[in-house]
Amino acid sequence: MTRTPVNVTVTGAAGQIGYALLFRIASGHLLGPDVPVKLRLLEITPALGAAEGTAMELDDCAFPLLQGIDISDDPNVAFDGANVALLVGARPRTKGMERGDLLEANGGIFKPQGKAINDHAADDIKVLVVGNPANTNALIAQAAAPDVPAERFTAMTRLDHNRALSQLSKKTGVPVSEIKKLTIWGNHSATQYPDIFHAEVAGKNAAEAVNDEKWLAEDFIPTVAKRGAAIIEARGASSAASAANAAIDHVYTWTNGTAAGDWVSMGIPSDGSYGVPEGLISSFPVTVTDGAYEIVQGLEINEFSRTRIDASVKELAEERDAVRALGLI
Ligand SMILES: NC(=O)c1ccc[n+]([C@@H]2O[C@H](COP(=O)([O-])OP(=O)(O)OC[C@H]3O[C@@H](n4cnc5c(N)ncnc54)[C@H](O)[C@@H]3O)[C@@H](O)[C@H]2O)c1
Ligand SMILES: O=C(O)C[C@H](O)C(=O)O
Repeated sequence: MTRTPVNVTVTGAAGQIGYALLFRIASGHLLGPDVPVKLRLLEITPALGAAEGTAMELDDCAFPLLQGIDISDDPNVAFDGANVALLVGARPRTKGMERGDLLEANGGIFKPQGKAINDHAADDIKVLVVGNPANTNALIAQAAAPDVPAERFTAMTRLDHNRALSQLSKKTGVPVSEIKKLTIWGNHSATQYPDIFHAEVAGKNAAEAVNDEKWLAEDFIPTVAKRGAAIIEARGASSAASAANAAIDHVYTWTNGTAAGDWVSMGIPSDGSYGVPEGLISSFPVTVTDGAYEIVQGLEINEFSRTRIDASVKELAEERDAVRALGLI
């Protein structure tokens, strides 16, 4: 294989998402079946042993695309030359814990990591923040990386997108492969707004096909928006394999593009579209071409949607103000 390997840095590599993620990256699902990768694992010092164990297992898979694994507890080393950075390591929300409590606990992690990306990553770096609160952690990392183009910092709402696809499929009896143009707006939190007004189910408008506003307001939206909490309640731990799967989907789409006639949801820095204040990292419908995403423009936003988008964006603005007050941005 002559192609230069892509350096993929994963933080929190010894955690439960890390364990579900690394083997899929190494087997070609993140970037494509012909793209060799080098893994850079970042962990806190006490978890380096566990990361070593995972690296041993990766070795034992003899993945043809995996061209090396480095492990470090120093962000300056782990992000050196990184082309893709998956910022997973964070403190997961546990039973009864509010997201707001996570801001301070996690803010300190993402500022130094943003600075290390600024100082050491490759020029084409793409960053996906998974660790919660993902949108605001992405904002913190971005603020610490003034030399990296702002649009390279993204937050994961693809899990919410996939959850919405699955719920809509169950309701309509149409396979997910025939559902297009769903959108998650706003924050990766319980205020997020999964929007089916522009979605298509087997070629028909989804809202019209469902024709059940009560189900939409009282079942679909809360089920999708509170799915993370429901999984914590059921498993006693936050989602891991589905989160890893969504991270793979996010980066694969960002690198390889969206399918014709469809879009995906990504948390990205707002350019002011749809009334979302510029700079907030909010989820939008996007298409991707040649490794660059673009917000889908011109969608009509009805009153039902407007109220819900505004509520989630208000929460994002409050999180931004809170981390600003803490000196994190
Ligand atoms: N955006 C989403 O859709 C989504 C979905 C699920 C989970 N999450 C979030 O992802 C994060 C990780 O979840 P998990 O279940 O893997 O948690 P986990 O506790 O199993 O693993 C987290 C790992 O991060 C490591 N870590 C902590 N601080 C670090 C640092 N400064 N540098 C490097 N590594 C560090 C820990 O040692 C641990 O191994 C959580 O914040 C969780 O809430 C997000
Ligand atoms: O870790 C959480 O708070 C939940 C997670 O973000 C999820 O959506 O599954």
